[in-house]
Amino acid sequence: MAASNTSPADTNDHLVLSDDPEHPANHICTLCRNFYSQGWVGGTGGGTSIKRGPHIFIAPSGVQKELMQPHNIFVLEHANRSYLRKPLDLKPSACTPLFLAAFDRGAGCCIHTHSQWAVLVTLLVGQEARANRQDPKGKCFEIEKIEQIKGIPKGRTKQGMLSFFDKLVVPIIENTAHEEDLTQSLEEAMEKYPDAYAILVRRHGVYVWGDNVQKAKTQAESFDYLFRLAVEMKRLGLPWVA
Ligand SMILES: CSC[C@@H](O)[C@@H](O)C(=O)COP(=O)(O)O
Ligand SMILES: [Zn+2]
Repeated sequence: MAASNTSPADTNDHLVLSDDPEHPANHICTLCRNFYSQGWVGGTGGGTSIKRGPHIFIAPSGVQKELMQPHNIFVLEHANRSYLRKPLDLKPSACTPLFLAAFDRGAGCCIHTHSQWAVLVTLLVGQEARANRQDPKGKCFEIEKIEQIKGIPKGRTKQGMLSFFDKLVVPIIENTAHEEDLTQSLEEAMEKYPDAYAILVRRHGVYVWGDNVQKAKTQAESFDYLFRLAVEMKRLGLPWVA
């Protein structure tokens, strides 16, 4: 028999082919179509990754995220970070080390969006800091007394959801030329704010994660609602924090 030069990582199709719509390889494709229609992952930006058991499912880099198919999905063994499945001619998302930072801290799904509301919030926080003669670096987005805040959990170290009277704090990190170079500052922000479920990236977008896919999706929706509301409030001269 002729020797095959196809490694198992090029094949292993059984890891991504399933009739179950909630199989991570199917779910990533469905979610990204949904996110595209919300303006979160247009022009190949943004993405989603899911962890199931020991495996992490990752989209390819630089592709139209709304057109991906399950056979395009990479599968990584979380414990040793080796690829069990690597589609030929594709590279894994540049967001992979950032998704891994969330999975290392117990997340089951991580969503990266280039939502314009997220970008605008980072610009507004920076503008406010400069107006107060403060360094925008290290400033967080803060908002309180809005019903949708109740869609965000109190934090990894706490039980339950934030209340209407809690202040939501979302750290902001500075953008870098390459996505993967964000990893260190994202991890530092995760350590400094262990209860955060989202980190904004200035002039870029946001990373949101959750214990599972459903939580990550609904939390990403709640954050985006709040970012959009905050931009409109600022336009109307309304304060985010009383
Ligand atoms: C519009 S290109 C955006 C990318 O550089 C990056 O910011 C991004 O979010 C997606 O990276 P990708 O490697 O395609 O998954
Ligand atoms: Zn990005």
